[in-house]
Amino acid sequence: MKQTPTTLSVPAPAKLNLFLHITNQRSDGYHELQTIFQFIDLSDTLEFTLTDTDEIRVTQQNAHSTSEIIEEKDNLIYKAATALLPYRQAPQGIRIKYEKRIPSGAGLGGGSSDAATTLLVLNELWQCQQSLEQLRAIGLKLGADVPVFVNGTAAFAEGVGEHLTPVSPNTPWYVVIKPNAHISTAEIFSHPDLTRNTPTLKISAALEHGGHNDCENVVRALYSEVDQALKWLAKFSPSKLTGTGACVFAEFPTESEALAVAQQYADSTAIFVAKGMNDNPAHRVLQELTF
Ligand SMILES: C[C@@](CO)(OP(=O)(O)O)[C@H](O)COP(=O)(O)OP(=O)(O)OC[C@H]1O[C@@H](n2ccc(N)nc2=O)[C@H](O)[C@@H]1O
Ligand SMILES: Nc1ncnc2c1ncn2[C@@H]1O[C@H](COP(=O)(O)OP(=O)(O)O)[C@@H](O)[C@H]1O
Repeated sequence: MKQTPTTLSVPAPAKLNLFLHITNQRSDGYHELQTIFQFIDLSDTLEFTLTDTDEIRVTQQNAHSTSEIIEEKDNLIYKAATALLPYRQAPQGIRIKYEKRIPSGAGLGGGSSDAATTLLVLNELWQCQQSLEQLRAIGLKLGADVPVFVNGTAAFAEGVGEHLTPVSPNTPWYVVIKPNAHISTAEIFSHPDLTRNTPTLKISAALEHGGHNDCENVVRALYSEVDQALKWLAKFSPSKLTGTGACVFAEFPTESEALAVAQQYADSTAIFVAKGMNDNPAHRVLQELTF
């Protein structure tokens, strides 16, 4: 049996919304959705080290490589660690260094995944003894996408993303384009032209036929870069938006077909190939350790 190392390195994968329907707007303004979340093998890496001080310290290892610098206390990693403090049984602080590879604010859920990995790891390191259900509830307060990463399996999600039914969609290769646009979720959800009453789907229909992304029309109209990326990708395979964007994706049966398409894109820094995954690799890493 393996022992827990002093420093623990754990991945935080990105997600795609394979479709996203908006079925209702609640009286508090929030929108009820139906979506399928699947993970992809593009991940941030979080490195956890217990310390003898009482502090939570969060630092980015590759700050130079991302356009957005996140203040420590605004970071979802810091917020997730703070949310677990009331349950901490171990008298130790934590230093978390993270390496970002998932573009931020891109509909790939990177911040949410970082938060979920933090909850899962600190629950063990700090002996918080919270069940997955309790961690999902803590995560939901940090963002609607956090519970699916905590749960750890691809899921059909309803409500604002908290009602999760595990599913196993196909795991193709994806080509993902990151158009040069930073889209605020709030801007899209408050837009008057947004489709807000798509009929609800049964889970079997969602798995068999999929669906479209109800945010796509509004995002395309506001951001020509997204519109152009969707059109370019659609020449090869049907293209879709993930979340509220800005990333768009299309599926391919093999890695070589996906790579052949990606190589034709003019800006090689704004396109990547990733494999669909139905399990969050953070869970696998934690299961291999003894706490
Ligand atoms: C739409 C999704 C699908 O995965 O995508 P992305 O953020 O990944 O693009 C998520 O549910 C996003 O959830 P979350 O990340 O929690 O949204 P936030 O940024 O906190 O939301 C910003 C604002 O958008 C509105 N909002 C958000 C989610 C929702 N289901 N209905 C809403 O009306 C609310 O006004 C909220 O204050
Ligand atoms: N660790 C983090 N990684 C990415 N974004 C973060 C993080 N902590 C806070 N944020 C904030 O959350 C916002 C949404 O990030 P993210 O979850 O990556 O995108 P999206 O919600 O579009 O999928 C970012 O614009 C950023 O300001």
